This record gives sequence, structure tokens and C-alpha cells, in this order.
Amino acid sequence: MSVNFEMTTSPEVAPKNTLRLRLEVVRFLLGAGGGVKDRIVFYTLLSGLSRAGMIFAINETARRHGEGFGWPVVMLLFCVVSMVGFGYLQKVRAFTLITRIEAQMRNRLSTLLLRANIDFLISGRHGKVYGAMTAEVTQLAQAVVFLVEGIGACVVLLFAIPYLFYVSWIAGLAALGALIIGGISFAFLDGPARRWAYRAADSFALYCDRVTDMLGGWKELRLRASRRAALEAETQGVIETQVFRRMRSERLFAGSTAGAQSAVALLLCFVVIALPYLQSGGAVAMFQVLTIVFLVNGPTEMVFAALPMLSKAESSYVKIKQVEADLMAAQSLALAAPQQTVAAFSEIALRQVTADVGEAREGVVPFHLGPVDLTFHPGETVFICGGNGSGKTTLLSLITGMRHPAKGEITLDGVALTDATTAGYRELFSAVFAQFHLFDHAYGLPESELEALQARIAQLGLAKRVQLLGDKFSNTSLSAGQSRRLALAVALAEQRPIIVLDEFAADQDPANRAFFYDVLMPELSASGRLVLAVTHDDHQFGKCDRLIKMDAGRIVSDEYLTKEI
Ligand SMILES: Nc1ncnc2c1ncn2[C@@H]1O[C@H](COP(=O)(O)OP(=O)(O)OP(=O)(O)O)[C@@H](O)[C@H]1O
Repeated sequence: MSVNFEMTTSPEVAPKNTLRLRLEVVRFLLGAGGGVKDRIVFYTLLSGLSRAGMIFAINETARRHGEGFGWPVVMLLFCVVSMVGFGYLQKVRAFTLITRIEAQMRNRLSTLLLRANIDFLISGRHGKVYGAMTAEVTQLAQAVVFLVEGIGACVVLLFAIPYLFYVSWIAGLAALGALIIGGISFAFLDGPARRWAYRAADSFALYCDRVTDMLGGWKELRLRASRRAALEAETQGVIETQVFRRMRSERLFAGSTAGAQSAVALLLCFVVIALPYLQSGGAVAMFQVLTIVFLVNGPTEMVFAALPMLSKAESSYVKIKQVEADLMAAQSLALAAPQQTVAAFSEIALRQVTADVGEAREGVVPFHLGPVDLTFHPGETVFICGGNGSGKTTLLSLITGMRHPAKGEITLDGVALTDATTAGYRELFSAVFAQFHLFDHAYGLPESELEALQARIAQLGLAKRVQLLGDKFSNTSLSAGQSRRLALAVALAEQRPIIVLDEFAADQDPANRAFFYDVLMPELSASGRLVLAVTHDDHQFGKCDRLIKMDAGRIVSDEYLTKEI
């Protein structure tokens, strides 16, 4: 399989290397996880200052050779305080900060994701979200160590360079020249390196999509070797592309660092070879200059090692911000609003409600539902039927308040829903969706509902397969029909006034189907609950109070029936 490394994905254009963006990343890193208020800044400054003090003390010790133990003791003190004390504290604090920043960013993205609207969630592939929440968050957070160490190194340089000028202006000029050449060499390769880093991140997001395919489609993949082979080849291609792009980026970053560091090495050569001819002052002056130059070398290397890490962090920052912006644009206002739970209702009405599902693009026509006028009351058992794709599930998503009407309004007891009241309105419903999710805990159920759940598990014939240990299910490895019954047990235990069941009976055996229609439905109706059930079981239509038929996004009939007993 041939891989086009440039175009396997359509990478979003990397932002230009603007100073503003760089500063924004630095500000973010210093602000996140406690930021500038964190002790790390204090330790870094003290570590830098004590290293600068160490340089000074070493020189003074050399200059005052034979003048007693004063300066040697000061020198040793500075060494211990600088390296052992503040260096250690700085590193420990840095890793505390990394984990805190990672946690903060993951929490923020999780919160946004939990509040994302239905259109975002059903829009398909979410590799970018996985990528941002995993690799990009880690890379961005790790840059904070390099940032603080880079700042510490700059503190040393701010002291050491003027001091070098003071001891030898020739060596000072050479050091400044080396830094400038290093900076230019870094800037030259940094742009292309960052662009490849962006492309590598795009490939990683694509890889996350392939992993989703592998985990979600494992059954289909087992049944057809050629499908598995094709997905494997596709995944390998994505991995190769990611590796290629990453390597390109890393090579360029390594080049930029090496270029900068060679400039500093050249300075050392210059000092050793040329300075004895240019500099007066003899061996002591030479020793002083060399000491400073060697001590300048470490922080300079640090600065040039930190800069690429900041560039990588910048790529991650932009990727995370893109995902954050997508999620922010897709926030369900109803979820962000404070919730006021509604526990009972007299009437729910949809008035001239419409919905548009999907976006128009090549080969895709968005689905339009409505306008729909419907009214529901407690105690009704309503069946909704219609062909595949006629809009039954979309209608349920409107009724349950999960999708906002494009036009029209939904009223609860005569009052139109707003963003502020929708969240509370949703609490009227419990549901088993056609594509439901079974959690391994009965999350959020109070003690009374957990007791009810235990009873429902037994009632639905699952007691031998599942037990409730606290709020945790002992087992969720169940057959399709059993899983759906367990989801139903949870929905029934929730004791909400409305229960929504989307094709519940589809994967039940005849006995469970009969139990569902002949025992459960009448029980729910007698308890005063509104039951909204999507069903294709036309021979069971006589078991409901009301039958709504849909076709191509419209209600074609809405009849009240005389229930069969
Ligand atoms: N994520 C999506 N993007 C675009 N269109 C979608 C999306 N999900 C569903 N649709 C379209 O919306 C229409 C209504 O879908 P819906 O799931 O409401 O139908 P349904 O009556 O419940 O079908 P079924 O009986 O097959 O479950 C369909 O034509 C479907 O193709």
C-alpha cells in the first residue's frame, strides 16, 4: 500500500509562528495548575540566582587563591544550595505542576464533552477529541518543566553574560554572538518543524478513529479476513504517516537545537584558541573566563532545549483549543443551565415543531422532520411506528428535550421550554434507547431506587446473571436481549413519570416480549406513567391507547384506540 505522507489527512493549516501565540502558550502554562503563584516559580528563581551566585563564588575563590577558607566555604554552600536544594525542589514541583495541568485540562474537556449537544455527539468520528484529551494534553503539560527550567536558565544568563563582559569584553561579545547565531539557526528550522508537528497530530487523531473502528467493529472484522486486512493496512498507513511526520518534525527540532548548541561549542573553541592572544591578565583571567563560559554553556543548552518543547506545546495547545472551540460551539445551553428538577406533569405539547438532522454536503441530504403537533398526558401508552428512517428516534429526541426544535416550541403544562428549564424537564424521563449504553454502575440512583432496581432485576428474569453490589452490577457481560432488559430494569427503577422505549422488544424472545406487552405495559399505564414506545410489532398495536404513525419525517396518523385487554 502506498502512503502519501503529505495528504493522507487534510491537515488544518498550522498558524503562523506569531509571537502572540507563543506568549499565549507561555501565559497559559504559567497560569495553569496554580501557575505563577505556584512555588515552582520561586524555586526556579532561587535556583537560577543560586547558580549565578555559584559562578561568582567559584571565580572569587579562584581569584583569591590562598586567602583563607571564606570563599571556598561560600562556593561549597552555593553548590549544595543550588544543585541539591533548589534544583531538587524545582524538579519535584515541576512534576506536580505537570500532573495538575493535565488533570485540569482533562477535566475541562470532559465537562465540555458531557455538555455537548446531540448534533456534535452523533456527528461521527471523534478522533480529534481523543487525540486532544490524551497525547496533546500530555505534551502541552510536559512543556511546563522546560518552560520553568528555561526561565531559570535565562536568569543565569542574565547574570552571567554581563559578568562575562565585565571579565573580558571579547569573550562577552563572542558569547552574545553565539547566542544570536544559535537563535537564528533555531528560528530557521522551527517553523517547518512546527508544521510537521501539526501534521503528526492530525495523523494521531486519524489513528484514534481507526482504534474506534477496531473496538466497535470487532465482530464484523472477525467475520471477514479481507475487511480486517484492509483496516489493518489502513491503520498501518496512518501509523507510518504519523511516524514519518513526527520524525520529520523531531529531526528539524533536533537540527534547530544542534545548530544553536554548536554555536555555543564554537564559542568555547574560540575562547580556548584565540583568547590567550587577545586577552591580557594571564592564567587567572583565562580561568575566570573559561569558568563563566562553561557555566554559560549549560543554561544556554537548556534554553535551546526548551524552545522546541515550547513549539511542540504550541502545536498541542492549538489542537486542544480547536477541539475546545468545537465543543464550546456545540454546548447544549440546557445542560449548562442550573437544573430545577420537574417531578410531575399534566401535559406535554409539541407545537409546530421541526428538526433538521445532519448538514448538507456532497451525497448527503439533511433530514427534515415536521412540523409536528402532538400532546401527551400521564397514564397514556403511546406506540410510535413507521418505516426505517421515518423519524421516530428523532421525534423521541425532541420530546425528551435532547434536541432543540429548529422551529416551533415544546410546552410543559402550557409553559414553553427555555434553555434554563430544559435540563429540569429532561428529569421527567427515563429511557431505553435503541442504541443504549449499559454502565457497570447504577450511577446516580438513591437508595430507594437501588432497592427498586434489585426487584426489577428479579422481575425481568436476570437475578441469576446479575446482582447489584451496592450500586455496581456484578456482571454486564450479557446477551443482547439480557443487556436490554437490564437497561429496562434501570429505567423502571428510576420511577420517573415518563418512560421512553425505542424498539425495546426487538431483541426479546417470545416469552419476554409477551411479558413486556401483557404485563409491564399495563402495569406502567396503571401506575399513571406516560409510556412512549417505538415499535414495529404491528400485531401488538392493540395493546396501546394511542398509535402514532410516521412517514418521511411527518405524522401521517395519530389515533386513539380501544385497548385490548
Ligand atoms: N447523524 C446523522 N446525520 C445525518 N442524518 C442522520 C443522522 N442520524 C440520523 N439521520 C437521518 O435522520 C433520519 C431519521 O432518523 P431516525 O433515527 O429518527 O429514524 P427512525 O424512524 O428512528 O429509523 P429506524 O426505524 O431505522 O430506527 C434518517 O433518514 C437518518 O438517515
